[in-house]
Amino acid sequence: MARHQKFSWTAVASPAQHIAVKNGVGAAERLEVDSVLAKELGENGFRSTRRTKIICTIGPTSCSEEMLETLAVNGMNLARLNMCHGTREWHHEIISRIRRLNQDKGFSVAIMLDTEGSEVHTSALDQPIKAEVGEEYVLTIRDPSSVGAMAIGVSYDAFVDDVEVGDSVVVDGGMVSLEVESKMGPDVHCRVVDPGIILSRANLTFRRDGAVIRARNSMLPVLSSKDWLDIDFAIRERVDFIAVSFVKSADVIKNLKSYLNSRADKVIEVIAKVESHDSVPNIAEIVEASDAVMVARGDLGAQIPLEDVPSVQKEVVVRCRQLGRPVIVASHLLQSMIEYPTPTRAEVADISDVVRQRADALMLSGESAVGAYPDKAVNVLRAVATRIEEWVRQEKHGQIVLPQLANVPDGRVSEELCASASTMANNLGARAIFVYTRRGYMANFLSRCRPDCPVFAFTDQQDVRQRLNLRWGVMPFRLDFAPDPEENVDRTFRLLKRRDLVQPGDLVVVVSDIRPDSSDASVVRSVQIRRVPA
Ligand SMILES: Nc1ncnc2c1ncn2[C@@H]1O[C@H](COP(=O)(O)OP(=O)(O)O)[C@@H](O)[C@H]1O
Ligand SMILES: C=C(OP(=O)(O)O)C(=O)O
Ligand SMILES: [K+]
Ligand SMILES: [Mg+2]
Repeated sequence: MARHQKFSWTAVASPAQHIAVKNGVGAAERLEVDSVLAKELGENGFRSTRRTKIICTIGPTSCSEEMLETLAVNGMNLARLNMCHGTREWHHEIISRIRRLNQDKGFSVAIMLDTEGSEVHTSALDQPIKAEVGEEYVLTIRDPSSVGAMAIGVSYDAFVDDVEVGDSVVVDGGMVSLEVESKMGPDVHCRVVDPGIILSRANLTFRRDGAVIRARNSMLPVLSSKDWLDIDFAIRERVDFIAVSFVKSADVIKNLKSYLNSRADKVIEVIAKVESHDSVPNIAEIVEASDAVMVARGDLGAQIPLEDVPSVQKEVVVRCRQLGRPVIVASHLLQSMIEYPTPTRAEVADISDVVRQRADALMLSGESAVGAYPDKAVNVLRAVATRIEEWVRQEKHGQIVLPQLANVPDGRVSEELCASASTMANNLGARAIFVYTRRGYMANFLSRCRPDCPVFAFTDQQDVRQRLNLRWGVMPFRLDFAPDPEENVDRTFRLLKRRDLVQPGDLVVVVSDIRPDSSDASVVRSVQIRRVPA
């Protein structure tokens, strides 16, 4: 079947080449696009190029230069570094590798640093522990090597006060469960009830009568002193996004954003992770305060009843779209692929559900960090996303009413311009929407409309280009802007034709609000319907 071939689970892109285009006319005429995206656009056509973005957590099985390159070629748009694991030196080395690949191979993989947060976890283990039913383990706040062979360290001293005999200790949201049998000073003796594997630095939650115990645990700061050091590291490394773990309310996001404003010499967007029990009642204010949001289902499923996770996911996705905040759905999308080269049918259905909800991005955790098949997992995400997006377009799924956002005239104009451009593009069957954007603001508005055709966003800022990688349907290009907006459109047509990315006669909707000079008074905002000239 032709369709089967088109969406086969093998890489669409062969090793990428550097494709920054230089026009012979002048060095200023330069258009840069991710080499993998250019290839996807060329091979699949605009309509069938993937809109949902892919994020990979980088860990031991994905950190080699070869595997990072393969992941980028297969479709990784963002790399996530989880500060729960690895040293700053290790993370620095990975960031350097990604930047080098971007430079040498023409990728534009963006970088997200994810804070450790106030989670309670086990100490680092040399080897995962296979916990069998009935075995006794000692959870201790002392050095475990001084306690005995069955001792496991715990990162949070007050846990010995928080738990009582009879409580459950749940490892990584249910990988293993133990019951507290006795407490002895700094040691808590537990017996395994549900067997499984305890990984290094595994997350721990404590339950009494089925409910999460939040005693002192909930008093921990969302950002610890170690997290602030990691944030300073993120600033030094000039990452694109910082994801904040276990956010409870909007305060921490506001605080971090003002810190970044005063300390960082570039924009670093703040992603709130919805995974704490306490975040659920505050979702509205958290979405409002954040640049983007992640539904971190791994911990969320340990903190609230599992059967409540899908409705929280849906609520966060819809709210984010309404407010124009990118939203990521993370964890367990392809959990079985940590060990096996093909996914379960249920996993494919879960990914399909996320794509139908029109979330901005899908995120791999263990599948890419420690799994045996990181590259194959990305292939599955890409193939399923692409196929389901096509289906969503045909069936007109996922249409939601978008409320008015801006309350100042200037913002209202931008918003209306984008909504109209999107409707026109859909009604006319345009090949693409072109948007010229300095801060990414207009591209974001267009993405929020989820138009049927891709949004080609042209920006003169490299870091805006990187951040747009997280936005649904946005294909970011870096272009040196001419002073005249009309010249920019002509320049784009010229450069895209040269790369065979558009053909004469193609219909495109062009949105522009670039100011010819820096005075606001002279802003020219327009939507035009254009055919690519011969
Ligand atoms: N930088 C790293 N170094 C070593 N192991 C890592 C790293 N990042 C992730 N991992 C491993 O991958 C697993 C899944 O990653 P992730 O979901 O980010 O973390 P966690 O499960 O701790 O929340 C982790 O349990 C850990 O074993
Ligand atoms: C993405 C998540 O966070 P982390 O992997 O940092 O625990 C999660 O809990 O689903
Ligand atoms: K984390
Ligand atoms: Mg988590």
